[in-house]
Amino acid sequence: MTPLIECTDVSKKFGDFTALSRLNLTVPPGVVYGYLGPNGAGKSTTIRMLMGLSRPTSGRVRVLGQDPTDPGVRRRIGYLPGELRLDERLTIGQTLTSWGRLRGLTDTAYRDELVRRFGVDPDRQVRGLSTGNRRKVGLVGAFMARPELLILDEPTNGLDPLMQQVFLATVEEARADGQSVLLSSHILSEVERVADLVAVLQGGRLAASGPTRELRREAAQRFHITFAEGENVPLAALTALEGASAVERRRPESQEVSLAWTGSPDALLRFLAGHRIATLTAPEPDLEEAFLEYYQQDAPAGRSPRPLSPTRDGSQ
Ligand SMILES: Nc1ncnc2c1ncn2[C@@H]1O[C@H](COP(=O)(O)OP(=O)(O)OP(=O)(O)O)[C@@H](O)[C@H]1O
Repeated sequence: MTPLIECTDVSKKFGDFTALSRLNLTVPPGVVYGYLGPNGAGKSTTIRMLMGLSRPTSGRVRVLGQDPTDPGVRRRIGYLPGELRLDERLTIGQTLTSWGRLRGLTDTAYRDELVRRFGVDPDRQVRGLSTGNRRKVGLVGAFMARPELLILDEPTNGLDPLMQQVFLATVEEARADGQSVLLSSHILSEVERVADLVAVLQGGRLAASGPTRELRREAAQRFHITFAEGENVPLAALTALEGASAVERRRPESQEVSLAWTGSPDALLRFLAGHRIATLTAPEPDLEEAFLEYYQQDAPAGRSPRPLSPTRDGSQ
């Protein structure tokens, strides 16, 4: 089956600065693909090339089997840019109608359903809309024509938690309908619920790619442990546990310890059971931290990308 997106050895330079370096990425039909990476990693640069808004310095980009600078290709994609520019003179309804016209949208039932779901008011003027509300208008526009491919740049930026859930449910619905979605994010937890496949960018290079569940397994989990008052803080013993790294007190002399843990937390929990614990929390893994660690561990001699596993989609 022809991939919906295929980047082959794609590099992008801005003057002397290399924003993307030899990127290989394949998005097969019918999947949700998470494009992850810290700020400045090169996600938007990639997405702009996928949308034909800029050209690679070298390498080849194919979207829906074609050169994405062909305007016919762009019309077939549901696109949410990182920075959405709207015509301030229009209402939300007029905005959606004009986008629908561009796409030749005739069946407006799904658009209306999305308007209801995302809670946007078609009569409201675009001028004065908050960032979150603008994002919601952009999302309705991207999904409304049920395109075979959606490309969404940081779609949940500015959305409240409830709307994030609505968004994720809409992505799942699109996949069930056979559509593919590429979405960028710097938040792992946001993507992991919906993405079948992920690619992680670091400084313009692919640090890892593969099925989401494998990426999750590889990422170190951080634990914050507060030992009960009077309890000895067993820093050395914690450090000695296989799976533990970066074991440190959160403040000098405090009872709070923070550590990174790789693999199943079984052994950690067994160890902690022998101590009096006041609190134990496990914040979402910080993507940048987890992957910097992973990256350094796996590529000590250089910066060659390595898939988490033989990648299902052939990208790496
Ligand atoms: N037109 C440009 N000219 C010069 N440098 C650029 C240009 N566009 C992007 N860059 C640089 O390329 C790098 C990647 O930027 P990009 O916007 O793709 O990152 P990103 O992963 O989308 O991050 P963010 O989440 O912060 O948007 C950054 O260092 C950025 O400053």
